Amino acid sequence: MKKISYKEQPVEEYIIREEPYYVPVKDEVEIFTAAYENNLPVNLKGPTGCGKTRFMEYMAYKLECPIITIACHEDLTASDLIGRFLIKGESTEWNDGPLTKAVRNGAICYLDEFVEARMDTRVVIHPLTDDRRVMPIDKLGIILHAPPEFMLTISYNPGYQSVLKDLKQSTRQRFVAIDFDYPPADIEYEIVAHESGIDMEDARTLVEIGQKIRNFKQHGLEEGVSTRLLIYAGMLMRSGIDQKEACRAAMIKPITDDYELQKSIDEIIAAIVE
Ligand SMILES: Nc1ncnc2c1ncn2[C@@H]1O[C@H](COP(=O)(O)OP(=O)(O)OP(=O)(O)O)[C@@H](O)[C@H]1O
Repeated sequence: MKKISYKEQPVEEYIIREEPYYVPVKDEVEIFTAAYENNLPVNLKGPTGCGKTRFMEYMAYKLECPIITIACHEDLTASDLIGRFLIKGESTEWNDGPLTKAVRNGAICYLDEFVEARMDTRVVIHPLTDDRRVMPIDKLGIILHAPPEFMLTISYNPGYQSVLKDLKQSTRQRFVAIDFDYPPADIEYEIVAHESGIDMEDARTLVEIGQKIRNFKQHGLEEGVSTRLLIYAGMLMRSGIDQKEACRAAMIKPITDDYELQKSIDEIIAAIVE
């Protein structure tokens, strides 16, 4: 009979040792902390690049808990999350997947863009997200009980959802939900200045342009420009790129291929930046 071994997988590398820069926007820190204290899973809802991942890193640091992040995609299988056997010479070794690793070690597991995962993969989290907080591993014939430190979090962007990629109510209703959006202007320019290294005045202009671009959502733009892209524009400026060009490269071209829309947005930028 083949020998089966289990490889210990420490989570030291998932500990965040320096406080991430995060500016709270509403009561998200308090709600998340209360959810953590009550062993409740959390769903972060919001558009791309608005601070969800940064918030998770900040909370993991504050709660002194390792965080294992998984970027979900349509090829992600249940085994990718749970783990699999690997043949090592004469023996077979069990390798924990990232979700199992988080359960065993009492870490926060963050499933980014959860709706991108296939339906059969999504249901794997169900027993972990109700009061059972267990994870059956059929291939090992065991059931893991999550320690109190373990927390499951997911993120999803409601703006992208189609009927095929929506969360079933039976999944949705297992999570406390926190809404995220682009930060209000006075917080966003502080973030842009801090992250890109440009001065407040320039950051203020970028945020003003960003807000105008976001209004184009009513005129065919699929998604507004993210805080992440405003920061990119600031970084290009800090490296000596002219403000208009930085806005074109980091804020207009990435968000749409529609030439007419690009031209309209360009006119708005020209009116703000002399
Ligand atoms: N409240 C905030 N405090 C500090 N930085 C922020 C905040 N909001 C956004 N940022 C900045 O915006 C960048 C993009 O945010 P982040 O990567 O967290 O987006 P996200 O919402 O996780 O996006 P995605 O859904 O695409 O993964 C961060 O790297 C950070 O620099």
